[in-house]
Amino acid sequence: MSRHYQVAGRTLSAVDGVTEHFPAGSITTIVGRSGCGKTTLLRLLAGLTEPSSGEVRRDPSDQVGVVFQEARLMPWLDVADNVAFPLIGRLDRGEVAARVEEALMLVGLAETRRALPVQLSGGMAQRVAIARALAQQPDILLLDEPFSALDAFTRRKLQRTLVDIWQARRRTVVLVTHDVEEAVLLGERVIEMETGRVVGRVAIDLPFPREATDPAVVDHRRNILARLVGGTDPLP
Ligand SMILES: Nc1ncnc2c1ncn2[C@@H]1O[C@H](COP(=O)(O)OP(=O)(O)OP(=O)(O)O)[C@@H](O)[C@H]1O
Repeated sequence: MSRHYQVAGRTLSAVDGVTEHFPAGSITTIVGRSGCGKTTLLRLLAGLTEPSSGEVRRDPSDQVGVVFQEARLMPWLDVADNVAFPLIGRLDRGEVAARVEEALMLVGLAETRRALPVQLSGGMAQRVAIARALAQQPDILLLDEPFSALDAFTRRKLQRTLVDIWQARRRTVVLVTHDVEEAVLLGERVIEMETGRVVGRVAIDLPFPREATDPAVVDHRRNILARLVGGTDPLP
């Protein structure tokens, strides 16, 4: 599958001949430097961008939930109503309320259900965005740098929350990140991308939850970094 763009009269391949299978119930991370095509690939998987060639194949009955880098909440709706919003009209009221409560519990925001987005910290807002996706009970959860705007403490906490939820539910999860450590902490498999192509795949055969200080995690991180940037500098 490929996605090309015409930029200033020339063709740019944001995603270039990617052929990837994401097994049902697996958690995969996609890592690469800024501009390598991660977001475009995730948008293709989500059906938000049309491929220039090739196709995305999945069970048509599968529900897809997407979490973006910014929470994208509706400022006039409180936390619970933001989470409920995509469900209104699709499910009866009782079911909507039950799903909202469950999703808010999972992200630890049950007590905050009546707050407005303006009253939330960045981490809380992002948890609302995750709850909104979870409440749709997606078969496939796609996350585009969902924690990158957060401080290190909140990021670690939400990474743990995501792993907990994945372990409890075993839905298909694909998470895009430029943070190699995050990719290793969260992925059963890490896909390495460079200029629109998949350049590597690494199985991370370590139990969850993983610790950043675990020597095996550090090793994987170092090896992936070495391949992607030819050194140990953090990716831009
Ligand atoms: N709508 C578009 N029109 C033109 N070019 C685009 C468009 N979307 C993406 N691109 C280009 O495709 C390439 C890949 O972009 P993409 O956003 O997928 O990368 P990324 O790896 O997600 O980067 P980042 O981590 O900075 O978000 C970039 O060169 C970008 O400029």
